[in-house]
Amino acid sequence: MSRSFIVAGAQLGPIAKEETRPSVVARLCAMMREAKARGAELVVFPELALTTFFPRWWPENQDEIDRWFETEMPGPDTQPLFDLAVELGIGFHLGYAELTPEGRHFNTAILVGPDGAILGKYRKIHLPGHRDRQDWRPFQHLEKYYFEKGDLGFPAFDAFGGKLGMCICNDRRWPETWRMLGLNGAELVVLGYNTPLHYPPAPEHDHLQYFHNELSIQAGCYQNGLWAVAVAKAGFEEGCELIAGSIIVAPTGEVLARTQGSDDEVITARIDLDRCSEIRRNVFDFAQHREPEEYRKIAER
Ligand SMILES: C[C@@H](NC(N)=O)C(=O)O
Repeated sequence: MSRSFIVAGAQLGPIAKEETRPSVVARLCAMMREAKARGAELVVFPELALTTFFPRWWPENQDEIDRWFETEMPGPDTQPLFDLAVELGIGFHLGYAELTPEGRHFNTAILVGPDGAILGKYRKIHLPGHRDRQDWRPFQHLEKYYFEKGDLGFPAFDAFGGKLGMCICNDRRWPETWRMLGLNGAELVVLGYNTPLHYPPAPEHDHLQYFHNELSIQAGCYQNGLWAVAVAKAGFEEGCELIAGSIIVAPTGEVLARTQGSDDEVITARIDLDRCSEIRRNVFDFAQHREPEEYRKIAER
């Protein structure tokens, strides 16, 4: 397969609390068709792309937690997405809440090939927010309550003629995420996010949300010589405004495509995985210039 191909980011507008999975999957399918019509071989959907961003609510019982989680992938509601991918011959990345047969809860993302096979899975490692109910907040951010920390590391998978890695939302703010993906050989990182515009613990930074999003992703790409497709769930969702600003970023850190609005919207760009070497053979040639013995503290508590 050619290492130069078109990728798409499929930003989602808000998902209402009562919107059904089939209704959301129909929205995803419409964007998958548009991505294919624009020549894309891979379409990237956001974090927790099948439901509203439910960690904003304190659950009263276990059923109120488990209703948001998928027990199989594909399941009856998500099978149409896999079927359409096979029909069109396009791969996709999807974030969703995963409930394992052992009863474990993860914030998960998968990479699916154009034949409908799951090529890779990632479980979110940096879970933001809090574990306890905090009524002073206008909305909760209970990821530490709903999810366990991911247990799959930061792997890179052989896919689409190269090495693809994944991370999820808050992971993108951590240089360690990008460096681990870079060290594992990722040439393209795909990720989704649900980022409220208002950050209750430090509201003086609200106006910097878009800046911090781009700063983190562009730095991650440049400092590791890799591509990224970063896709939002955006807009006013159940009284909470989520940032948009989905982007496709080159290994130089340049933004090649950016969404215009806060609703369902597809962006595309042609990426060439061979361009990673522009950075990796030069300023960030890890073998030549990294000094890991000076970085020991990074791996300590
Ligand atoms: C607030 C947090 N959201 C998330 N879903 O991880 C972030 O953007 O870092």
